[in-house]
Amino acid sequence: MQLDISGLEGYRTEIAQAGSLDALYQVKVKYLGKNGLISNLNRQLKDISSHEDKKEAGMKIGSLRADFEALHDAKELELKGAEKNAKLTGESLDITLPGLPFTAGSIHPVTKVFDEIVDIFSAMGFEVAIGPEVEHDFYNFEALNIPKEHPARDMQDTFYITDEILMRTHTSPVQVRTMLKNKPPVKIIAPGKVYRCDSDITHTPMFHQVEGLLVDERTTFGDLKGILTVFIQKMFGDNVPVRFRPSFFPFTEPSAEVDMGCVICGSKGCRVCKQTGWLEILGCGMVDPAVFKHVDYDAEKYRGFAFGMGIERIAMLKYGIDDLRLFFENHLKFLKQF
Ligand SMILES: CNC(=O)COc1cccc(Nc2cc(Cl)ccn2)c1
Repeated sequence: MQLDISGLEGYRTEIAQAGSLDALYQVKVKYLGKNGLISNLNRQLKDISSHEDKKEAGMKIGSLRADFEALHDAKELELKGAEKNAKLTGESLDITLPGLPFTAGSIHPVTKVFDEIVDIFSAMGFEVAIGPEVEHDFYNFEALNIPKEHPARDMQDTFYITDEILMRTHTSPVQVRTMLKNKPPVKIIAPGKVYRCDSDITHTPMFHQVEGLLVDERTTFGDLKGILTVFIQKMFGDNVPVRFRPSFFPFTEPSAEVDMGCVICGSKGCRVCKQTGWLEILGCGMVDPAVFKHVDYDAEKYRGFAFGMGIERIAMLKYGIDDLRLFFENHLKFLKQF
């Protein structure tokens, strides 16, 4: 009685053609599983009577199993290796690909104008002075010849913290503090945040200003005109026309407001310059003796000029920005343009 191994000859091809570890596992179940074709051969042993034949058949089954397992293990190693390579290839980086573009930050337009103004005046010998934003009304108003009942002190314009402590409404108090600490000559610009109570489409409760102050023994209004004309032409172009118009501030006498030719319409007249062809840029004047009195400067010996400007206004004119709120909303589409 011989062992019937019909149906078994396929396992070599089936192992060789197994395309994945799962497929190979199915082949293993088919031949070596509980009910597998090779496993079942053992059932034939009990039908073999002769001891010799039974022994031979058992050896035959053993060698079949060994052969199957050798082929299976080799194929398993091959498939595992292929799987690992496929995984590695899938994860491999092509380092020759261009890098991801990173978005660089940019400087805020107020900071850009702030820095440019500081550069222009530093080049003319002005030092930068800073001071507190929470001020006493002496430095913010009284020392600047703004008496107690002056409208500028009204609650609707000024943030009061107590009756005498407030958020500074301009950077003039820095100039006052500097004069109280130093004898002339004084040549400073005072940039910084200032606070006003009104906030609407053209006003924000906080904005930025720069003031300048020059006190010496022979300072003239001509010096003031020269310094400011140079500043405006460095900021807006050498050919921009500049004019000085008589005005009034409590802390300067004489006072003037400075206009420049409208940079939007080239002085022809437009909505921005209200058809005048001129844009007001800043205010200035010769320091009023009443101010010198508060800082104990001898008005007979010293003369000074001062000026002040809003930075957002300068930035709006320089960059053609028509909405003040854009400076504070920080939309990236707006900020990335600078
Ligand atoms: C936005 N600012 C404006 O339109 C006008 O600002 C101005 C004009 C004239 C003078 C000043 N500052 C000043 C400071 C001292 Cl300590 C003494 C005298 N004056 C500010």
